[in-house]
Amino acid sequence: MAPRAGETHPETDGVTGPDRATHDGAEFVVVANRLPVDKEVLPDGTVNWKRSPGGLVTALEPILRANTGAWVGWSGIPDSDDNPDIEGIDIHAVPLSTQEIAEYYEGFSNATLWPLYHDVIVKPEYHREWWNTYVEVNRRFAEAASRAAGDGAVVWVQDYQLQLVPKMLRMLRPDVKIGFFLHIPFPPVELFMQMPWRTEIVEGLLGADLIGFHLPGGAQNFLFLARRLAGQATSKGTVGVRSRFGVVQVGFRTVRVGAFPISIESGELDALSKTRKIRERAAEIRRELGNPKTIMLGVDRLDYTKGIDVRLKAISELLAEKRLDPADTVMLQLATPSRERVESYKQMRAGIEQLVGNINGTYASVGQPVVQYLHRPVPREELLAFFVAADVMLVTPLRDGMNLVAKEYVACRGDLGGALVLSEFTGAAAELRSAYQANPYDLDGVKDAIEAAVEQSEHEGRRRMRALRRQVLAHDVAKWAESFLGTLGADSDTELSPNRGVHLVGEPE
Ligand SMILES: O=P(O)(O)OC[C@H]1O[C@H](O[C@H]2O[C@H](CO)[C@@H](O)[C@H](O)[C@H]2O)[C@H](O)[C@@H](O)[C@@H]1O
Ligand SMILES: Cc1cn([C@@H]2O[C@H](COP(=O)(O)OP(=O)(O)O)[C@@H](O)[C@H]2O)c(=O)[nH]c1=O
Repeated sequence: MAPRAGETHPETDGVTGPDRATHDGAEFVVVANRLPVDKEVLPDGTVNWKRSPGGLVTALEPILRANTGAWVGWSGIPDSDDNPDIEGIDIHAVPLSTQEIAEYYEGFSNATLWPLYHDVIVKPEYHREWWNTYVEVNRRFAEAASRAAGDGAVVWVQDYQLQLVPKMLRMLRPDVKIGFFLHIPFPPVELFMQMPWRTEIVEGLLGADLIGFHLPGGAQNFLFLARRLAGQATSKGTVGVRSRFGVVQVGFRTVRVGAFPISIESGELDALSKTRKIRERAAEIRRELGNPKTIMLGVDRLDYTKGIDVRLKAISELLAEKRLDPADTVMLQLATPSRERVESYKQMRAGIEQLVGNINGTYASVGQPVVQYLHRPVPREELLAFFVAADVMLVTPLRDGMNLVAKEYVACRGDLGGALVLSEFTGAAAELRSAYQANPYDLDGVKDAIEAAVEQSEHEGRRRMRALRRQVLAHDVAKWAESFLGTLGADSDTELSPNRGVHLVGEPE
């Protein structure tokens, strides 16, 4: 479906033309829905800035610190244009009104795109008003990015909330290099086709010079849609990991499409987790939990994609079948509050809290709950101690772009202890092959994986953890950024041999 002549483009119609003046901004700009810190106004009016939730900030903050540059994003509360002071990062807050938060963030981003891109685990809602606000807010982010970027800057746009920004920004600032990275899965073609504004989204992304996904499958899906919906010629070979990039020819521009699995600061976590402070705190956590034989751990934003219910159901059945003993098992679930005003999140929270209550009601003794559930964010240092303390880490999402928690657990197990149970439907599963992997829709399979992890021999545990650590320590977040930004910076015709002479489908051979 090629765009028709004379067609209007509401997603860029209000964007002003290219600005030809010279610009004094940053050489490197990250544009993300959230700033790295969230603003909190305490009851006495004092302002407090705390770390924003989620893996995107975990991954990007160290990159920006290492590169010095600007970060364009929202502060997490309505109508605030305060720019917090963060050493080494020039912050540009984009204020959002209460209505924009409801329609752009909670609505189109998290009740339309999020479920659509996560296998429609809940039904995506399509509302024209939400889309209009999404277009308007993307326009404001593009304008803010345009103001923050110096001449010829590299601008790195992040994630599903800002898919129209690359095209809008290109119209404003043809001089900048634009990268886009999607942190969540890019859906199968059949699901993406539900989206009423599918062509606008594909064209929005094609404003970038390089579009990155965690996995080759996402890149492949996007290439198909660029051909089908935007009518562009695309390469047809298989996309590799950090190699064999796909190509879309958009007029005279070449857009590259690739897979760049994100990671963590593995070396730093490895070192921190070995410090006396963390090891002592881990021992203390074990004591606080009553020194059980097995501590199982879950660490997630409270999101229906994370499969918290899956692991709780599996544990409940294992207890019922006496394959787990409540006297020597503790399951600790840390759940950061997330998107609490979105209806599907409210329902999921109620369901999970009921499951926790049912398990404890049936299997706990006085003063000794089987499941301990904390519904609050846990500071990073404390989290590392939990990783060191846990015998079995449960990561069971129904779908997840990557899941950094799985990699963090591995990075913190320099003692080669512990075991990782990992859903096949996380991005991390492609790299962490030595985990106890399971299909989260197959409850018996999940139970078997948990049981095997609990009962593994020391030798088997060390063998698996050694292999996992080799992968995580060799591919850290700096490598991720280097491979993405290196590809973005390289000239597509001369420096990247994988693209040379590529045959494009949709043009004569
Ligand atoms: O900003 P929120 O609405 O509070 O959500 C937090 C972040 O959640 C998502 O994180 C994703 O990025 C991780 C790093 O690439 C990845 O490991 C994980 O699988 C994703 O779910 C979201 O994509 C971010 O935009 C949010 O900031
Ligand atoms: C629950 C919890 C988490 N963190 C940190 O947040 C990120 C989560 O990243 P991941 O890719 O696993 O998933 P999402 O981005 O949320 O979808 C990870 O770095 C955790 O260590 C945290 O700091 N505190 C918490 O309570």
